[in-house]
Amino acid sequence: MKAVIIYYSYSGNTKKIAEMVQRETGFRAAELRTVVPYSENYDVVVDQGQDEVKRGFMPEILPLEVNPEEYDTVFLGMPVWWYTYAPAVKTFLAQYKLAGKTILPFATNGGWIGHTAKDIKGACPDSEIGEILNVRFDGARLVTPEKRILEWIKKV
Ligand SMILES: Cc1cc2nc3c(=O)[nH]c(=O)nc-3n(C[C@H](O)[C@H](O)[C@H](O)COP(=O)(O)O)c2cc1C
Repeated sequence: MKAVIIYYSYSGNTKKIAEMVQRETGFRAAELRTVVPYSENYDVVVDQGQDEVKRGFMPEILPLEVNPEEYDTVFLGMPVWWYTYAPAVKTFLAQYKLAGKTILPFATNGGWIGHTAKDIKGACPDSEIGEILNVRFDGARLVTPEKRILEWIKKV
């Protein structure tokens, strides 16, 4: 499989998991970044995120260091924002053609993954979507056992 790891991370949790996937698989990883950075104030971002998710807003993202369209499989890492994937991931899915590819999603969250998996399927009707890995954090502390994550990586 020719795979790449693409992820967005506001506060570093998803980045940790993306690095774990990278370590275990050896695949290249690239971070999605917004052109306009979000505030460093978490509470401001929680409110802004709610508004953006509600409006279906897609923030502009910086060009990626890799072209995911050249790979057949994309590990896609995202934080859950208001029960779905963060807006930067919405932009990514709209901007890149992932039809015919396999997407292996992993979503970090504080315990409420909501409709993230369903939303990915809805946004990528022509992609094969693997079983989503639900990774729970309490703040910056990983709650989901590391073993569970390693098992998912090996299985997909
Ligand atoms: C704007 C915003 C909305 C969030 N909404 C949810 C949510 O709906 N459900 C949940 O379990 N956690 C929610 N969280 C917590 C994050 O999903 C969680 O901390 C995640 O691991 C952050 O990943 P990151 O460090 O890669 O940005 C939210 C966080 C932010 C900033």
